Amino acid sequence: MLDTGPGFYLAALICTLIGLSWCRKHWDNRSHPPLPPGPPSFPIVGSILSLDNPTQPWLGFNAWKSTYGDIIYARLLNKPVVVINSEEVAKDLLELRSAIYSDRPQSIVYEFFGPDIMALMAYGDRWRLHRRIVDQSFRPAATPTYHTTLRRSAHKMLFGFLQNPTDYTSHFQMFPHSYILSIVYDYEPRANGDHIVHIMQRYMELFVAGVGLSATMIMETFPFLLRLPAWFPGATFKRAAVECLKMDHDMQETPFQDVKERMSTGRVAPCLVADNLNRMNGVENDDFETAVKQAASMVFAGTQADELSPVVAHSSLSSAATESTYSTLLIFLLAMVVHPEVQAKAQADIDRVVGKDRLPDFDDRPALPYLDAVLRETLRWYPAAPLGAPHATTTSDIYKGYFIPKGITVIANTWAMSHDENKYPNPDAFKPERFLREDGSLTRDTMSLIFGWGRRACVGRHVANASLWIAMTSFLATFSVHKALDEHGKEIPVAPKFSIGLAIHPETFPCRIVPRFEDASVENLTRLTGLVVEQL
Ligand code: HEM
Repeated sequence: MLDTGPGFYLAALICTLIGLSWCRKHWDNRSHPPLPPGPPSFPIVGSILSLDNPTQPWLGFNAWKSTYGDIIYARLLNKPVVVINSEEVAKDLLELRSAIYSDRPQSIVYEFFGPDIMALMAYGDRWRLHRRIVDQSFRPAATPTYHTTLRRSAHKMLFGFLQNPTDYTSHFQMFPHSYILSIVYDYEPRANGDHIVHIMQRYMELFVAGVGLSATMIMETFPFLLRLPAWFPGATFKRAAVECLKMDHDMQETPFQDVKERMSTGRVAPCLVADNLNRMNGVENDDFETAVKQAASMVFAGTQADELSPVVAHSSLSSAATESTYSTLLIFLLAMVVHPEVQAKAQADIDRVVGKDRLPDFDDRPALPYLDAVLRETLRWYPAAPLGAPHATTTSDIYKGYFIPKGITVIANTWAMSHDENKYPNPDAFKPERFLREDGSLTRDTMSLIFGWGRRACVGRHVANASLWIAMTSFLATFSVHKALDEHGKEIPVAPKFSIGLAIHPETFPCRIVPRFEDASVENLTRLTGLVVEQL
């Protein structure tokens, strides 16, 4: 007799799903070369079941590599995606064929949470104009003009550590706020309670909640929910969207109008907004002015591009400019706690090259290769945006005999590339030496892959790199971080754990941050930095 218990029905269901999935793939492959290989896909869930931990898909994508290779086709819930697991394929497609691979996947949710975010924009004229506006200020040649601003922001951060060493997350968060607002608006935020920082942070909170895992999944499946009136019972998402758009408006207008007002009285220093408005030479051009306003506010928001699938959206919703800098600094601090020998070596180099009577400056950078190696290893060890930001194709393509459909989401798995055992042996270990030659000079590997690919590569990468260098070096010159002690004076072990938000960052961990400059006082820090604490 045939056993028709629950096990039978479950087995029948699984067989049917596998059959349907096979038919779909077969149908997809009928009229064109085959799609890249990939894990089995089932209705509704797609290939999610093949991911060990869907909240960290970069690890699962990396694990797929051994079975399916460097280019993989999968379905994440209802979204087809192509995953790239190697630098070679990323360069071939996202750089050498960038005319095809520079779009972004679009989502209905953006309209309600981030309609003007450059990083989310479809590839086209509007994106080009925004990109040009931002590029003018963040191109490599402009970076040295920001050295003073970056140094000042890093030094302000040191006062935070001296006065309140336990609140390290706030100091690392304030650092990018401070330098980005200076570069974009010639605006120096107050260390505590700044109203512009508040607007921007509130916007980001709402944005992350709005395009996070569950919200996106529900809204994409039932888009009519977005059309409900805000007063409708239970429509919390819609109310959040209304507040998000209000914050978006304030975030664009408040600092922008402030710059315009100061321009009219000649009280504004060169900055992204003033420089672009000056380019108009007094000729009215509302479209351009609006683009400057939007592009400026979205520099702060940075790279919030990801709506490829709810699962990946939640986890790789990539780094906002400030978030990714903040995350990278937290990862650096974690690395220093866990690897005191690296910290000691970096500090010995700073002491030898810079001495104790002044703080490191950009001119010292060539003489401090180990510090650059620490920076590169921090970017590699735990990339703040492990899946970068997703690209999309504008036309179909054929690569190595595989068919890449038009409009498909393309994910460059940065994690797989930065943990490629052939290039970085023992990839989970934190070893700055891998970026140094035998003679102590730096290798040519700058870890640029962390900042993405082709025409959509991070527009702020040169400034980000310089900002991270001065922040880390200034910190190590003046402070050390150690494991915290328990009530018996024993070190509390640190087990790295990571949270997933706009960018990946370590969860707060107990540590002791102690000054290492002589007679650690505000007066002495004032002498070293030239900053007066009352003015901060
Ligand atoms: C550690 C710091 C940073 C990291 C790791 C980072 C990483 C990234 C990545 C992976 C992308 C996506 C690239 C791609 O699609 O291939 C991106 C895009 C972007 N980044 Fe950054 N970023 C950082 C800092 C900054 C800063 C300081 C700015 C300020 C200007 C910035 C502005 C942007 C913008 C506007 C985009 C979107 C570009 C576009 O879509 O055309 N980022 N970033």
